[in-house]
Amino acid sequence: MTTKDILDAIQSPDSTPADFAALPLPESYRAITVHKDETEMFAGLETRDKDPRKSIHLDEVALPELGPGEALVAVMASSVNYNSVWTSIFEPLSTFGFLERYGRTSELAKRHDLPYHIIGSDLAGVVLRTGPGVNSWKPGDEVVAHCLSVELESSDGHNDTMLDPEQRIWGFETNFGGLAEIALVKSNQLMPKPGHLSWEEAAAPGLVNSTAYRQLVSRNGAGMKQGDNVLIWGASGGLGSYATQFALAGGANPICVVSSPQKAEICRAMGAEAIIDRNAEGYKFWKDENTQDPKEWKRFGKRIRELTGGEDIDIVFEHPGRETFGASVFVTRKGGTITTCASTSGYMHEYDNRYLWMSLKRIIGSHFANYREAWEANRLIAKGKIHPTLSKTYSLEETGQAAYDVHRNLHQGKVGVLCLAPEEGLGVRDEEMRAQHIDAINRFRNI
Ligand SMILES: C/C=C/C(=O)SCCNC(=O)CCNC(=O)[C@H](O)C(C)(C)COP(=O)(O)OP(=O)(O)OC[C@H]1O[C@@H](n2cnc3c(N)ncnc32)[C@H](O)[C@@H]1OP(=O)(O)O
Ligand SMILES: NC(=O)C1=CN([C@@H]2O[C@H](COP(=O)(O)OP(=O)(O)OC[C@H]3O[C@@H](n4cnc5c(N)ncnc54)[C@H](OP(=O)(O)O)[C@@H]3O)[C@@H](O)[C@H]2O)C=CC1
Repeated sequence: MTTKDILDAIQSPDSTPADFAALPLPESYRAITVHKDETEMFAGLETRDKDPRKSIHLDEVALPELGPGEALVAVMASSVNYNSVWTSIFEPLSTFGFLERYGRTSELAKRHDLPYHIIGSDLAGVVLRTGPGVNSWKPGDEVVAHCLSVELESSDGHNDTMLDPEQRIWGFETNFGGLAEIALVKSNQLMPKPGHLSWEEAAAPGLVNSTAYRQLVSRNGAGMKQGDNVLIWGASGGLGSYATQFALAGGANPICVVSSPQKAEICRAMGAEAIIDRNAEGYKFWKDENTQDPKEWKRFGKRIRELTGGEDIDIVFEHPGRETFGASVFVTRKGGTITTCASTSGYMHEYDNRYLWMSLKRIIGSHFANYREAWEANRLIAKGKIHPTLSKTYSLEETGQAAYDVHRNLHQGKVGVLCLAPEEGLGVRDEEMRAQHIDAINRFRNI
């Protein structure tokens, strides 16, 4: 039995759940990995010079044993997230430390502590097998998976599953991720694949869409409301392209920051009107490595006021971190919110605290999304209210290049990876709904 037989079953319109359940599983499959004995390979290099094409491998790996509450999924497509960039450059930490720590927690978790890490935190595919205790999903189900892995044995996470002390991001802090022909997930990660999308389109939103939903829309994040002025950094990037859509769909006013005319055009095409090209306008929030320039914060704030008719920002959607955080705190209005989920340019932030406390602003930390938020974010995709922002797809062999593009900010929106899918465009089950949204679905393609 090979993965080719699995693909044949997925592509045959006559396959039944019983056929999938009867398919023998292969002993091994192809997967994107980083290697434990290479964690020092970039020692001494600047972050931007660490090249994912050197650390990312395509290996034949053994099929993991299936445990209770879990599912093995045939992955048709996945996508590149920035967390896979972090894994591939071993920053800020090697992810093998996460796998070792997880492996110490239980006999079953030991499976994850391997000398290779199969990465990837998104997938669209077909359930092959479910473990004991799984009743809601069966072989043959077409699914996407969100990346929240929790044990839920502690009461800490019972209200908000992101607060579980054993909370992990699948394919980053666990093994057997989505950039592979087969993935292992907890069955609670599974959600129905939106029928109007192809495999690669369905695999693109998961991680970033759910994160943007919690960070911006959910009451656990900024709790955005109609009319809010929302400053969105990287508004055509992975997170930002969903934050922009949420702002527009929710009746807010996105102020989109991008770094090129093409990216400005994409934001315009999504429906945004207030756009700042940070490159063209030349903002330099830091005079040197240790000194910020409040005059530049003010110039930036003045530009925002020009675009809003004199209003300041209700919510900043933050993720660049060190480079922008001082400016983000400054331009927020009295009582406004800065919500942050990352620090791409450096995690030691500096801001003038007088502007925070005197103007009663709040900083909210946000990370991925709880089970319910991930489900709600996927539901909005399935209903055609929010659309994938896939720009380009790569083959599994080219994943290193795909991660390199994201690392060097050469991409737009989301970058997809075909795993078992032999070509783009397969897996659409609802052509009528697709036709209604085709322009929005293709908005980021080939730019
Ligand atoms: C969905 C996609 C998401 C993304 O893309 S996010 C971007 C990528 N992710 C990242 O960049 C994050 C990578 N992760 C990390 O950098 C680390 O993961 C953290 C810094 C988040 C945490 O590191 P840790 O190793 O868990 O923590 P410690 O700072 O090294 O220290 C843990 C020790 O500190 C003790 N401790 C914790 N809280 C307290 C406290 N309040 N008072 C005193 N001690 C405390 C603990 O017990 C433990 O101790 P003991 O070392 O002895 O085991
Ligand atoms: N905690 C969580 O749950 C999550 C965290 N993340 C983290 O968020 C970060 C962004 O992820 P994602 O959106 O997918 O990445 P992308 O690279 O797709 O998009 C980020 C965009 O931010 C802008 N940007 C990058 N650096 C700077 C800078 N120094 N100053 C201003 N703008 C900048 C760029 O847009 P432009 O050049 O057009 O301005 C870039 O396209 C990563 O660090 C990732 O690890 C992501 C998802 C979930």
